[in-house]
Amino acid sequence: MTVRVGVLGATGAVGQRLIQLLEPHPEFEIAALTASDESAGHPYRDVAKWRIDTPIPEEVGEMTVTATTPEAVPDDVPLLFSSLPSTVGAKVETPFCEAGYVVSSNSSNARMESDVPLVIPEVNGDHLEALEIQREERGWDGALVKNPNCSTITFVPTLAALAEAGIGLETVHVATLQAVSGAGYDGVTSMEIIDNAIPHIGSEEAKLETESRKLLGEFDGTALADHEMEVAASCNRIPTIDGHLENVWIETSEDPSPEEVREAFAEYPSLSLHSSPEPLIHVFEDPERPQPRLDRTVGDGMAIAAGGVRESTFGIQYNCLAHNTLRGAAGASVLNGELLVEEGYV
Ligand SMILES: NC(=O)C1=CN([C@@H]2O[C@H](COP(=O)(O)OP(=O)(O)OC[C@H]3O[C@@H](n4cnc5c(N)ncnc54)[C@H](OP(=O)(O)O)[C@@H]3O)[C@@H](O)[C@H]2O)C=CC1
Ligand SMILES: N[C@@H](CC(=O)OP(=O)(O)O)C(=O)O
Repeated sequence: MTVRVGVLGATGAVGQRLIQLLEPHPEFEIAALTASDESAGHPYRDVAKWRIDTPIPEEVGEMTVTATTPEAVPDDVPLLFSSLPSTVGAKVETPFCEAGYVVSSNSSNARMESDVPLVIPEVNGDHLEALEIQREERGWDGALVKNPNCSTITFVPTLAALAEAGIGLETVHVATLQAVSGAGYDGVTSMEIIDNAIPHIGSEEAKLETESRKLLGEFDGTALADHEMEVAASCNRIPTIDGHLENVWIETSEDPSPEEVREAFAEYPSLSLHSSPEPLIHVFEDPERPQPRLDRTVGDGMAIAAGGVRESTFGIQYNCLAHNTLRGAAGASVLNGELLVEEGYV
C-alpha cells in the first residue's frame, strides 16, 4: 500500500528535488502539487522551470498545480512535504495541520518551537514523540515536523556519532563553504559569486548554533532539553553548485585520538528506512577528501562524507560534506516522512 502525498511549493528548487525523489519512491504516490496563485490552475510542466538533469516525470508534468490551501488538497492525501519560502510556510502550514494533514517541512519557520520536532531520523527520531504534546496542546489532528537547515544537517550526524561513542561534546566551532543552490536560483547572481566567496549568509550562523543543540538534546516525554555544548559557526558562500563543505573543531571531555574519531564516524548506525544510506557517515582516509564535486553524491546524496581527522590546537579537527538539496533539504523531508509513516503518525 502506498501513501498518497502532496508537495507544497512543488514548482520551486526544493520542490523539484522532492518530485525527483518521490516519483520513484516505493512507499509514496504523488497526488497533489501546490504553488502560488500565479501557478495554480496550470499543468505542472508549464509553470515549473525544471532545472534538474533528469526529465520531469511524465505523469507529474500533466498534473494540475493547485493553490496552497487545505481546501485545494484532497482529503485522501494525508502527508504533505512543504518546501515553501519560510514567510509563506509560517502562514499556511498551521491551517494544513489544523485540517488534519501531517506536514513534513523543510522551511525554517517554527523549527525552534518547543513542541515542533526538529528531526534527523538517524540522530533523534525519538523526538517525534513530541507530536503527542503538539497535538494535545494545539488541538491538531494533523502534525508539523521540521528538518534542519542544510548546513546543520551536514555536521550534526558527526557530532551524534561522537556522543554515541561516549565522547562528551563541550565546544564546537564550525566554518562552512556553502554551495549556491542553498540560496535558491535567484539567491546570488553570477556576477556576485564567480571568482569570489561571500563571508556572510543571513541568519545562517544562528541556525547552526541553535538547531544543533536542539537536535542533540534529550526529550524526556514531556519536554526537550537542549544539549549543553557551545557551538560557534561562521558561514561562507562559495561558487559550487551543490554540496556544503564544513570545517569542524571539537573540544571534548575526553581526549579521543583521530583513529577513535574515525571509528566513531564509521560505526554510527544508519536506519532501515528507504532513504537512509548505509553507511550513514562515509569516512575518507585521504586528507584531501571530501570534496563537493567528487563526494556530494555518496549514498545517493543522502550520506555524510567526513575526512581529514587530525589533532589540532583546539582539539580534534575534521571536515564534513553533504548534498545540501538532497540530504540537506528534499531528502531530509522525505526521510522524515518515511519515519512518520513507520511510527504510525500517518
Ligand atoms: N534545508 C535547506 O537547507 C534548504 C532549504 N531551503 C528552503 O526551502 C524552501 C524553498 O526553497 P526553494 O525551493 O529554493 O524556493 P523557490 O523560490 O525555488 O520555490 C518556492 C516555492 O514556493 C511557492 N510559493 C512562493 N510564494 C508562494 C505563496 N505566496 N503561496 C504559495 N506558494 C508560494 C513557489 O511557487 P511559484 O513557482 O508559483 O512561485 C515555489 O513553488 C525555502 O524555505 C528555503 O529556505 C532551500 C534550500 C535548502
Ligand atoms: N540558507 C541555506 C539554505 C536554506 O534555505 O536554509 P533554511 O532551510 O534554514 O532556510 C543556504 O544558503 O545554503
